[in-house]
Amino acid sequence: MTDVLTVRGLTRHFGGVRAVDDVSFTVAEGEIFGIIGPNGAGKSTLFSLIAGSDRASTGTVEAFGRRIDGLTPFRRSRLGLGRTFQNSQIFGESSIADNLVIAGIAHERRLGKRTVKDQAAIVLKLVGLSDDGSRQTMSLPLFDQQRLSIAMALMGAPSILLLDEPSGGLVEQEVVALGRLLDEIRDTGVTVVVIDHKMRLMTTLCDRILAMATGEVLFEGAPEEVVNDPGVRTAYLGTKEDR
Ligand SMILES: Nc1ncnc2c1ncn2[C@@H]1O[C@H](COP(=O)(O)OP(=O)(O)OP(=O)(O)O)[C@@H](O)[C@H]1O
Repeated sequence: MTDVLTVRGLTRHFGGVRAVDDVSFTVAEGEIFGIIGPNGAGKSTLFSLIAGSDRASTGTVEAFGRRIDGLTPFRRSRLGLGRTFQNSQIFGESSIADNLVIAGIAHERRLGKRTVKDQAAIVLKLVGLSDDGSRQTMSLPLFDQQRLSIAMALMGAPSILLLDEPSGGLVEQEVVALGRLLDEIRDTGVTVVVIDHKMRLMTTLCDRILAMATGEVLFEGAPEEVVNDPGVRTAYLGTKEDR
């Protein structure tokens, strides 16, 4: 399998805090790759370094067969890196469809012959919001907000999708539905890299999981290996709203 994302020796210091400390891993095309770790482990910082909204102190990021760590977030997204945020970036006073168009316009050239409207219809169907385009986003229930955030990230037809805690605040049935959605997204050919705390979701969904604590990699492997690793268990399991 082809590797689509390679992180080597990635390090980010904030003063004396080593938020990300010499992290290396590789993600293969078509994988769902999970990242877990307790609060403050460095997961969101790692995503920011990959997506380009923050710069590493040292280390490299390669995607699509080239170094991308010197590029702006916009250039990275144009190459095919999509991202959702922990706090969604939805524009409150417009409709779901308007939000998708805004998200799509910047990426028109990744859509080939498809128009932004075509792409919006495709992603709305995929996330299960086909009948909801005209709804205002102001008071959307949380699961709809999460699905809209994912839909917005998909407007750029990404090859790699980075998801930061998509299950945040969801109830159990919604978490199950989210898992199915992420599987479907992968089935469309998108490589998924997901940060989340919900262990049942992560162990059923992910092909491989990277566990972090205090900026460092504790363990990387298949879900059953990760949850049985003594270091991971001590640092993380059972310490959060994680079942
Ligand atoms: N801009 C910043 N300035 C200073 N310190 C920061 C900054 N961003 C993150 N940190 C610190 O870096 C460490 C890692 O934070 P990060 O948000 O990446 O962790 P996380 O694993 O995503 O946590 P959570 O699960 O709570 O989102 C923490 O100690 C945090 O306080």
